[in-house]
Amino acid sequence: MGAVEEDPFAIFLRPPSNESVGERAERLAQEAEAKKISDQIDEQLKAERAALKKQKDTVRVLLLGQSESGKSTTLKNFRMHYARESWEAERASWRAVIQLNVIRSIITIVETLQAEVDGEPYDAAPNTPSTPKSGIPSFALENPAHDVYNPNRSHGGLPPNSPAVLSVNNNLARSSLSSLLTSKHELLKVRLGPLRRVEADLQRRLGAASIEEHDGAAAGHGPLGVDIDVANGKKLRPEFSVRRLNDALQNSRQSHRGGSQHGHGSGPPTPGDASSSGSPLGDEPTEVLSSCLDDMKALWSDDAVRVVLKKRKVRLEETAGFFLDDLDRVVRRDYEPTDDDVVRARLRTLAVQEYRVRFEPTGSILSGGIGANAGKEWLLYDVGGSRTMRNAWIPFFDNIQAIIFLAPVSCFDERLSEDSRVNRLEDSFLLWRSICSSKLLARTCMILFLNKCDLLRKKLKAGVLVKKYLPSYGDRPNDPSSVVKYLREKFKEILRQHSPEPRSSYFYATSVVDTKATASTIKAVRDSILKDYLKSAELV
Ligand SMILES: Nc1nc2c(ncn2[C@@H]2O[C@H](COP(=O)(O)OP(=O)(O)OP(=O)(O)O)[C@@H](O)[C@H]2O)c(=O)[nH]1
Ligand SMILES: [Mg+2]
Repeated sequence: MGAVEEDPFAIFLRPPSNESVGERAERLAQEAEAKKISDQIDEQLKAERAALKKQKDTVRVLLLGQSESGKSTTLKNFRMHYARESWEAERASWRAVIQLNVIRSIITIVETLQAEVDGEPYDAAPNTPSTPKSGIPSFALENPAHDVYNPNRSHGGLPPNSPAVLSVNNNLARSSLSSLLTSKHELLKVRLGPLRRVEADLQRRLGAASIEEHDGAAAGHGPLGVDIDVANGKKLRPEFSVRRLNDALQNSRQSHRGGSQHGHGSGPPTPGDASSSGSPLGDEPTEVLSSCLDDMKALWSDDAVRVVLKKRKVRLEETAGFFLDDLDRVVRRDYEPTDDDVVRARLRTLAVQEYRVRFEPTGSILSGGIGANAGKEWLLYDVGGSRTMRNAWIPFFDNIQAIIFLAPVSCFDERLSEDSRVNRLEDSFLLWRSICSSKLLARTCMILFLNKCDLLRKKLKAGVLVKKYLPSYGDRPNDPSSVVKYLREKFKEILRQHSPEPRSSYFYATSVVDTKATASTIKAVRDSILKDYLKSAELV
């Protein structure tokens, strides 16, 4: 090659030959500005590309199911292993929730004793559905498989709240055990009185999440909220906010820091703060609970109390946030919640909460050639499961890889807290059917957790008969594995019948408070979701 030829565009780029010093300075300034803008645009494009890639690489998973089904508990299991840092940072804040859980259990006992003394009638079978009080529609099930007790259908025999049955119950109630309750119990009640004030204080700090919904709150709400037509794919305006559980926990810390009204003067149980491990001075709830420890233990271990609770079918051990067997430990001034305590603590979810977890590569699963980061980062969405909150779910149905649906299997004889006319199992079936039939979710992988198997085991061992509440169960054995198998088939059948197109699905029997067993389930779930995710990413 000969001499380098001149760039044909050089003529346009070359400064004019008669350029003055001032003009040159101005030109150079303009060129520098143009370069700056061009660099900024490049940076912006690069960031947008990276964000888009990250978004594509992120797996989105939605946790669904009725209230108290175990969604947040499942999420806690994920976070405990795969978002350890934020989990640790939050741990100490759960003490306030556990304190509130303890107080609630004690108040339940006191109120049950009072009802006995007052001779209040009680529902001899409190977990059977009762007769509707108003004209709210019941949910007629097309599928004969869903034959859980529906008060609007004839099941033969007397409805549980029929006058005849109530009269028998009232007679039972009149044969009151109140004679067992002595001045000792009256004294315990008085001495435990300050817990009411602490309950109000903790509720104020933790906000609405700490208050369970009352019966009737869901009047006019169907299985998927009101005024929605998920099956037809109509979308709702997203009238919700993504909020973190941390808001509630943070509130607790902040108001605590602002100084207790009752002025014990110590700092709050802030994560990482020395006071979180229990300052010698403590705070008001801690102080009051500590001073009530002996009385709470005396109440919980009292034989007459146990007899009354049993008669009134108050099974505290099976209720959310049960810590009465751990009083010595959780009421200590230097108490720090363990992983298991946090998992068992009950704080209901409001709105929709978003959590990020990160999986490190596991063997071949993540080396699918899609991209080094594909599938490592997951966004988990936890929602409030009450019928009053299900409207807020719909905007999250877009772009979801998998749904983990929690269906508690122990609840065949229970009713929704927000609407006591609705049997919990029936609600789960209806909700599952709505989710399965949603066109927005047609391609979403469905994972069903048949949850609370531990409680099912206890309930069946106590002699509760499934067929009494689920007539189609017939004469199958009344044991946990037969019941789980039967319910799994029912859920599978609904999925098959109502999914708009064939889809991946996985079914697990779980007790998500068992963190060890759940760790293996989560690994299996993770691998299944990732396999599906990578398959669909390859197809795109
Ligand atoms: N024994 C037992 N308790 C469980 C199980 N799963 C959840 N729980 C308890 O049930 C209570 C409710 O669980 P959550 O995870 O808060 O329920 P949720 O579905 O998030 O409820 P909402 O936030 O109201 O929608 C908690 O106290 C849990 O510890 C289980 O498998 N066995
Ligand atoms: Mg929750």
